[in-house]
Amino acid sequence: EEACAADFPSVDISPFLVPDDSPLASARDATAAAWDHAMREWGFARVTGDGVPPDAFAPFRAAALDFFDEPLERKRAYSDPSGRYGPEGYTSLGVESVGRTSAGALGGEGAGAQPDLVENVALRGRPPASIDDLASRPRFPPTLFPSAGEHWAAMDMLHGAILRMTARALGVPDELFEGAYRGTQANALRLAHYPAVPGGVDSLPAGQARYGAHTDYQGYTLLMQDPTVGGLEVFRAPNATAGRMAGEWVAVPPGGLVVNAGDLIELWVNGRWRSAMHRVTNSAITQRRLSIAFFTGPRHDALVEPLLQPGEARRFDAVIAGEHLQRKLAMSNV
Ligand SMILES: O=C(O)CCC(=O)C(=O)O
Ligand SMILES: [Fe+2]
Repeated sequence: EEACAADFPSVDISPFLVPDDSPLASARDATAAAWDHAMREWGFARVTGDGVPPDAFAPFRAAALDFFDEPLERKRAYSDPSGRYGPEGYTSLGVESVGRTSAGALGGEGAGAQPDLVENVALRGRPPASIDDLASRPRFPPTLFPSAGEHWAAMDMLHGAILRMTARALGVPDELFEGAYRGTQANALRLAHYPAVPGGVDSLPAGQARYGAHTDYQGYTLLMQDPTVGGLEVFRAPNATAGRMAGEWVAVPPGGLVVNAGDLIELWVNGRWRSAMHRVTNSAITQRRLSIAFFTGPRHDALVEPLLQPGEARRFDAVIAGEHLQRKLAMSNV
């Protein structure tokens, strides 16, 4: 049996966005069951019913593309002094090699991975709410104000619905997850720009890809894909309990919102759901590509431990959320 893009799951999350007394709310159990299935089989799903108009963030995308079109020295004015990927700010090409965070397994190249063909702006902590706030954020490109904040707020709201759906799918109280995210946010917005390579794949050194195979480091990632330029692939390896260890890379069509579970979700649910490997291939390398990821995660000081179903054996050790994130970020720098 071969998986293809047509099998890629799609979940309408609107029942978790409406008030409890809406007729739509009666579909919550069925929606949560669909989420459980998607997370078990793929660790990824396309999300619909989010109520976000398709071009709502066009001005944000345009501002981001304008920023990436600036000369390198201008962009570097927004880099952390360390030049490394992790803190808020701009990171140039040649700094990150995400494949180094996932050694060996399932196409992960580990320590020998080449740098990724990506530059990015990472925004950490809620974007500035006013011009005065902006003054205290030297690594925040001012042209992304206020559109980054609008995007953040919309994603944060959808993430709340996804956590409620998660609690329903697992049969635990809503507060169980929401409580771990309350307080100082560990969320981040990453604007990832993959420049066009006019010479095509043949002009690239061997082994260089837009973004190497990896799993995400925190909780859910809400990925606003490039509307037209594809390249994202997900490694589908259904749970070993389904008796099918073998997996394969499946291309995700561009456009829309895609959500995946990161390492801390997999740990939290004791492996019932997967933190799936994914990568960005060179399939559309002659075209530039911009994707906007909203990485979410429990507070940095939260202890994440497996929630065991009755009779289940513990498969993971507990971790402090922020320590796991910092370990992965450190590995991801060339
Ligand atoms: O750009 C993409 O489509 C995926 C990026 C990604 O996987 C990430 O930033 O973690
Ligand atoms: Fe990722």
